[in-house]
This record gives sequence, structure tokens and C-alpha cells, in this order.
Amino acid sequence: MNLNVERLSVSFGEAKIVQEVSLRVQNKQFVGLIGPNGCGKSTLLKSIYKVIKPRHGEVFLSELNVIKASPKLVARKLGVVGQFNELSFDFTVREMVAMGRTPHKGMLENDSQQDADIVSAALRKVNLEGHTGRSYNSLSGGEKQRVILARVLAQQPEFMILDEPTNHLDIKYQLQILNIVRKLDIGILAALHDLTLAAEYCDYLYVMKEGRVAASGVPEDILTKELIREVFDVECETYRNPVTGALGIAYLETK
Ligand SMILES: Nc1ncnc2c1ncn2[C@@H]1O[C@H](COP(=O)(O)OP(=O)(O)OP(=O)(O)O)[C@@H](O)[C@H]1O
Repeated sequence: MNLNVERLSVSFGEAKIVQEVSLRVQNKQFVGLIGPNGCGKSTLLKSIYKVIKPRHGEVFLSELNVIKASPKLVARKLGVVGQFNELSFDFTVREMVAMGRTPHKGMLENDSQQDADIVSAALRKVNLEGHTGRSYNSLSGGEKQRVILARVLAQQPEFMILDEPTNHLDIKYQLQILNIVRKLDIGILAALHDLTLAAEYCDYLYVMKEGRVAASGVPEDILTKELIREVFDVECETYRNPVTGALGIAYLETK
């Protein structure tokens, strides 16, 4: 399933937050969205997953016109791990993950044995099978993040959007979440702050600055010291990690 975003713009009152952004995620690519705080990443993602109505522009998931389609239809195809996951009402961990099955069910349809098996498998995948009866609100930020990922896994989407999915997570779970997502073998669009992780996991990067796409390309071409200086206002040197061979970034000093 491909994502095509065409000249999407979002404004809040007079403020133009996202301006004429076009991007693509081709079949099964892991695409990263990077850029400084406040540059419009979350707003762009929310307008793609229908929480914010764009001023103009189009969003297509393969043939599906996301802006015009019903939320339920979109939820059968698109899974979202957002940035803030607080709830006013409390649910157990298992109930939260079971909600991932909702888009696939009729209004009064009960959960089947197949639904229960899918939910159990999703909980196992994020190492939360020991927490199924716990209250969601009592969990740590990192545990909540893994519950939300399990819910999206139970949804069995064909495309996934993640907004800072590694927020709150220690390094083990940062790597675990990115590995789980990569192995899903579906198209992914993820806003990421850690440029080294973005270089390691993403097939392609879009760099945002002040609401616009400032650059795009494969991580090797994009993550240069010149671009990092221009976009993030930070001095660095890039290098090949001698152990992993991956792109490394040594931050020097901020101006
Ligand atoms: N509902 C809103 N009304 C007015 N301004 C908003 C609203 N939502 C976001 N903004 C503003 O839009 C700008 C972009 O915010 P956004 O959350 O998209 O940035 P971001 O790139 O995701 O930042 P971060 O890396 O800090 O998460 C910010 O200046 C923010 O204050």
C-alpha cells in the first residue's frame, strides 16, 4: 500500500503551519520525517490520519482518498501510534489492545476466538503478556507506548504512521519497537527525533523546516553536517561507525 500526499497545507487561524507538503511512501518503505521542534511534523501527520482537516491538498493510501473516506474505512488500512496517549477513562491493558479489532467488526459483533488470539499475539510481541489485567492508566509512559503499539498491531493495518514512537522508551524498547515495525513489512511513515536511529532504520527521509519540506533523500545523502547545521542549528561531524558500519553523528556544540 502506497501513501501519496499532494501539496498538503494546514493553518491554525492566520498561522500557516504546514505549507504545500508533498511526500510519498512507496510499497513497504520505512520513511522518516525529521525536523526541529515545532516545524510541523505532528500537524502534518495528524492531517494525514484525519485528526486535523487540511486547508488544501490530498492524501491517498493507494486508491483510497483518505480525506474523503469514512474514519472506519481508513482505520481498516491505517494504524497510528500518536504522541500523547492519555485516557480519561481507565481500561485494562487487554481491553485497550482489543480495541484495535474494532474497525474490522460490525456494531454489535462480539470478539471472536480469532480476535482473542490476535490480541494475545500482539501483547506477546511487545512483551506485555504479563500485564494484561493491569489498568492502563497505572502504567509507565514506556509501557503505555507499547500497549498502543500492540493495539495497532491487533488492528493489522496495511500502512502505519508513528509520531515519535520511541518517546518514553529506554534503549531496549526503542530498538524493539523499531524492529517490530520494520519487520511488519508494510509501508511506514514515522516522525523521529533521533537522527542516528533515523539513519539506521529509514529507507528514505523527509526533512521539514518551518512547515515545508527542506530536503528529501536516502539517509546517507541527507544527513550531512551542512544540512544538520542548517535545519537544527547544531554543529556535528558525520562518520562511519567502526563497529556497525552505520552512519554516525558526533554532535559538537550549539551556536
Ligand atoms: N491546535 C493548534 N493551534 C494553534 N497552533 C498549533 C496547534 N497545534 C500545533 N500548533 C503549532 O504548530 C506548530 C507546529 O507544531 P507541531 O506539533 O506540528 O510540531 P512538531 O514538528 O511535531 O514539533 P515537536 O518536534 O516538538 O513534536 C507549533 O508552533 C505549534 O505550537
